[in-house]
Amino acid sequence: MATYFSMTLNCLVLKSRRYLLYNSCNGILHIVKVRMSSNAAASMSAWQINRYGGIEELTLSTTTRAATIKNPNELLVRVHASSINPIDIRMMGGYGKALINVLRQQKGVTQSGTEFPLILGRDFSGTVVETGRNVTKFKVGDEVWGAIGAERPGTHAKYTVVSQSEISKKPLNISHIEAASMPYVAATSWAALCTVGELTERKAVGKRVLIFGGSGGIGTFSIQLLSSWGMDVTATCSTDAIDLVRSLGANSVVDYKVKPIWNELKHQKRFDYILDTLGGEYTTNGVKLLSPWQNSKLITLVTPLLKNSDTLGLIPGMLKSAVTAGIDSIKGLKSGGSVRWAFFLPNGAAMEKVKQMVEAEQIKPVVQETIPFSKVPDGFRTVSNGHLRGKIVIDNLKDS
Ligand SMILES: NC(=O)C1=CN([C@@H]2O[C@H](COP(=O)(O)OP(=O)(O)OC[C@H]3O[C@@H](n4cnc5c(N)ncnc54)[C@H](OP(=O)(O)O)[C@@H]3O)[C@@H](O)[C@H]2O)C=CC1
Repeated sequence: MATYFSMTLNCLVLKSRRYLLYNSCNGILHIVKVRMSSNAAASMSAWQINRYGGIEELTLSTTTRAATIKNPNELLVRVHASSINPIDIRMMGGYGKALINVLRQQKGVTQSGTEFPLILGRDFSGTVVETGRNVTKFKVGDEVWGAIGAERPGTHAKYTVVSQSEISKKPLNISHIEAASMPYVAATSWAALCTVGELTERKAVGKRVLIFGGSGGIGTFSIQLLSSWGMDVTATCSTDAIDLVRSLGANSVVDYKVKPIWNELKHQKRFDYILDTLGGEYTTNGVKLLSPWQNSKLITLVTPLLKNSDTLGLIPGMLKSAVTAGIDSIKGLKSGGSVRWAFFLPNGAAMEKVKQMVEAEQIKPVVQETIPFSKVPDGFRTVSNGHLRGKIVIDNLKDS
């Protein structure tokens, strides 16, 4: 039976089983199964920061206010595993705070006027433990994965709240640890290539793509996606990553450690798409490698938008970024292609497609190391050092 009851007016709520026993006006007792925001636990364990700074600011709290459903489209998820991404390191230092704080205010995520304590972590694999009343696609007990908006409290915690539009069912053929290595890089790659780049499986067949940063999280995912869609993939990386990058499906690999890559690339056939995860000279020189014939595109994930908003203020920062975006577009037009800026976007529909590709073994997880929940700062250190050969995944169920 239920462990305890609480009395509200003439209702008895059996909290552990979520049944409502109520006395209707005609005196008949009814028992109804309900979906309710019970959140029996008032607190949970989470890694959080109380101010912006370095890894020393990460604190394990066992008394963080429990994640709670606030919107009928949301679900409460028990996080089994989450990954650490470069964005977590940057957000820890305050990157993007001006714009993200506006989103937090708009979505009612922060009501106390401060984002702290702030939980980092943007993706997860886990189990649904509670559903909001408008959730139709998922039920309690479903195993799900996804990546969540930057305004939400993060996933380096025992529980997290997500929207049903941000997630899909998890692939059946991989573990939660393997699954957690993918959602943030998958959703970002999808936003860049498919949403901004307007690439589809049909358009991709036989086209040439160049990926700057092929050994990184975004690169290892994108190589697999595009190679399984029949593209001719060229990718850049360090010498020690060549075998990994080839094994994921790259047809040609350019080692940036041995000599400058531009001479080698400019003698190759031009590219229909370029995915740029590095910025700077990669964006400037990459444009010149675009094919002038067929609506070719360089899509860059490295943009000054968030940094400009942080340093100049929201409106001046956005205006300056708009000018830079315009200049980038002109450079693209001169080369016969276009330059586009892309950003991570949560995308449950994309996660569903990626799930199917993982189940068909077209895309495999690439994990460098799994760390227990108690050792999250070690994982942040490893990610900060860069040059990973797979994702760092936190086992949220393992404490040591
Ligand atoms: N706009 C947005 O919303 C998002 C933007 N991003 C951007 O994409 C970037 C990449 O993300 P992710 O793939 O997860 O990062 P990773 O840290 O996993 O990968 C970094 C990549 O950069 C390469 N690299 C590092 N140093 C150099 C160098 N000096 N010259 C050439 N290549 C180098 C690495 O190659 P190797 O290890 O082989 O040396 C590796 O391929 C992020 O840093 C961020 O700027 C990411 C997500 C969202």
